[in-house]
Amino acid sequence: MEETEEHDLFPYQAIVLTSFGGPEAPEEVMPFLRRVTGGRGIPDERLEEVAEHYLHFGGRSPINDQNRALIEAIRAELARRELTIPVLFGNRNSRPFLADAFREAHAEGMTRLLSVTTSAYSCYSSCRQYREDIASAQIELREEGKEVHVDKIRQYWNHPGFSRANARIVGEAARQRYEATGVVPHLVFVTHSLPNSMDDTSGPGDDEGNLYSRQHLELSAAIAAETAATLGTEVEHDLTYCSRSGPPSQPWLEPDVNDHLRVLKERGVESVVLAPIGFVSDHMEVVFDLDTEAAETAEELGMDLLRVPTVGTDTEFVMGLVDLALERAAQARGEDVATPTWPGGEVRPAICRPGCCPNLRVAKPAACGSD
Ligand SMILES: CC1=C(CCC(=O)O)c2cc3nc(cc4[nH]c(cc5[nH]c(cc1n2)c(C)c5CCC(=O)O)c(CCC(=O)O)c4C)C(CCC(=O)O)=C3C
Ligand SMILES: [Fe+2]
Repeated sequence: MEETEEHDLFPYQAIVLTSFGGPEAPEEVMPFLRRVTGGRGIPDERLEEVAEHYLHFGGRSPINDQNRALIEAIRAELARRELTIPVLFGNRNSRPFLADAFREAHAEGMTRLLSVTTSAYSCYSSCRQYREDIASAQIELREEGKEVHVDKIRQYWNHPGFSRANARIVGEAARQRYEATGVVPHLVFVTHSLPNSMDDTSGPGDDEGNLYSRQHLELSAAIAAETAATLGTEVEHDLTYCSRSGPPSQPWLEPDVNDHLRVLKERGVESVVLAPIGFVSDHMEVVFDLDTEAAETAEELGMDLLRVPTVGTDTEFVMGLVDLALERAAQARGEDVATPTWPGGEVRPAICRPGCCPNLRVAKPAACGSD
C-alpha cells in the first residue's frame, strides 16, 4: 500500500461487519435453522418450535435489516471522522455469507480486513464460533487461490461504547418508570442462555472459567449501582436468561426470564425494567422471547414490564465500534494504545489465547487467535 493511502485504520483496507445472520423469507427458515444447529444436538421439536417463531413474523428475521442500518451508521461515523474505508457485510449463517464478503473484498484488491462482530461477550457461541467461521471462509477462498488476512476487534462487553450506552438506556428507563409511578422498578437483565458446560469453559483455558456469566453479572451490577446512585434510592436487580434450546436433560444457565418474573411477583415486585444487555440488536430472540413470551408472562401476572431497547444504532455504541476499530489498527501497527474499559479494568485480548472458549465437540481451525 502507498504511503499516501495511509490513514488511522491502516493496515486495514475494509471493515467486515460480522454477524449471526437470519432468514429473510419463509423458505429460508429451515435451511437457516439446519445450518445453525448442524451437529449441535438440538432436538427436532425445538427446531419446529423455533421455525414457528420465524413464520409468525412472516419468515423474516429483523437481524439483517438491523445490521444494514448499523453499517450505514458506522459509515456515517467514519465519514464524520474523515476516515475512508469500505464497510462490508458478512454473516455466519445466512446470505451475505462471510465468504461472499471476503470474495468481494479480494476482487477489489483488499486483502487485510478487520472484522467487527455483533457479539460482545466471551464464550464459544459468541467468540470462538465466529473465529471458526471466519477461518472456514478464509479456507474457502484459499481453495480459489485467494488469500485474505482477517483480524477482529476485542470482545467489547466492557468497552464504554457498549457498556455506557446500556447503562444510559437502562438508567433513563428506570427514572422514567420511577417518575411515572412512584415505584422503583426492579431491574431484570437478560441474556442468551448457554449449556452450563459452555459457560464453565468460557474464557482462557488456564483461568477459572464462567467468564460469560461473570461478565454479564459484573455489567448488571455496575448498571444497577449507577442507576441507584442517579435515582438516589436502592435499586434491586437480577440476571436472567432466555432462548434455552438444549434437551431438558442438559443443564443450561438459569433462571429463565419467565420463571424469574413469577418469582418476583410472589415477592411483591410490581414493576420491572427488562434490559437485554446480552444482545446488540432487537433481533428475533428479543422480539419473540422477550416482547412476545416474557411480555405475555408479565401480562398474566399483572406486572408493569418495560423492555428497553438493545444498543442497535445508538450513537454512543456506533462511536465505540469505530473507536474499537481504531484501537485494533493501532495494535496491528505495533503502537501503544489506550484500551478503555467500564466496568473493571480487564481488557479482552483482540488475539484470543490458545484453548480460549473451546469447541467442546470438534477441534476446528479458528482465526484471530494465537492457537
Ligand atoms: C450466546 C449466543 C448469542 C449471542 C451472541 C451472538 O449474537 O452471536 C446468540 C445469538 C443469536 N442466536 C440466534 C439464533 C439461534 N440460536 C440458536 C441456538 C443457540 N444459540 C446459542 C447461543 C447464542 N446465540 C446456543 C448455545 C445455541 C444452541 C446451539 C449451539 O450450541 O450452538 C438457534 C437454534 C434454534 C434454537 O433456538 O434452539 C437459533 C435459530 C440469532 C439470530 C436471531 C435472528 O434471527 O434474529 C442470534 C443473534
Ligand atoms: Fe442463538
